[in-house]
Amino acid sequence: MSSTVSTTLRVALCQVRVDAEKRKALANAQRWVEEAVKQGAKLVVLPECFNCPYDTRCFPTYAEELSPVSKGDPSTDMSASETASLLQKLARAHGIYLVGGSIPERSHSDQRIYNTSLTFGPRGELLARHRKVHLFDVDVPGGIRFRESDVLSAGESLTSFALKFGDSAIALRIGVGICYDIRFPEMAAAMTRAPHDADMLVYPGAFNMTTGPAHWELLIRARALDNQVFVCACSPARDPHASYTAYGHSMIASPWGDVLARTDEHESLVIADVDPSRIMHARNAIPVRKQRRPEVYTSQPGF
Ligand SMILES: NC(=O)CCC(=O)C(=O)O
Repeated sequence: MSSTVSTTLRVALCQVRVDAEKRKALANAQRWVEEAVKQGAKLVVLPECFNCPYDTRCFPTYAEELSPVSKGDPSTDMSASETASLLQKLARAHGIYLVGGSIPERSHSDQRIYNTSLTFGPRGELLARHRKVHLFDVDVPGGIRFRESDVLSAGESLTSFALKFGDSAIALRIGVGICYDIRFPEMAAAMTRAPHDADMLVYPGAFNMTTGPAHWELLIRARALDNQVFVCACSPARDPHASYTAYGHSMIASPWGDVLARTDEHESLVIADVDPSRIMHARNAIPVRKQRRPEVYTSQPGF
């Protein structure tokens, strides 16, 4: 009898609507994660601030404290945070890897607020906690003005985790960034080199109607192409009545820089079967990772 071992990973991005009432936002996220599971996804991603309007006035009131973080332990008690315990419950119940978008997190040690992404594994174990490293402080005349740093503090480290299913040939390392983090090529490059060695970068994000049409796809494909990795970027669905209008257009790009799956601005799932062999195919064909000349670039004044 021949057994079939899966050589691809089904990934789903849940482009959910964010209700201002947290209870409804969480119930909606749960519904979409469960739909992704029904469609066979093993890695499921939620968007930035999926439990809170993306608005600096809301972050302090929606912020949740996490239990002291104990990575890799399936029995870690997440009950201090309503959102974290839901994510843990969903990952465990469905045996999936769940990159739980991001949430405003209040640090129990210093009461600062962070924009934080939690990832849970199939046993409900906390695998990663990423605090957004680059805060979104911009002022585009006639477009968008936003200052996350009015209320948020920045994270200080890079984040990655290992994904492996016993019954498949898939073993991937996944790096996590949040939204504006995608604009920093050095961060993506660092996540795709040792010790992180990410094969896929996942960015829960919420671009807007000024920078979304101009830069969202370009950045996703650029980070994929220049690091020869998969890139998943998951936005909330567009809500024209929200104080910040998300662009939507969640998408998955391949190590060749093409778009494997995408959506428009509406609530929806973006699903792709990711084939990790495409990474080595791209890297063998165009070996820029071996050909880079850091000694030339770093000798330049101003580098
Ligand atoms: N939530 C964010 O970080 C927004 C980033 C963004 O829109 C951009 O243009 O960058």
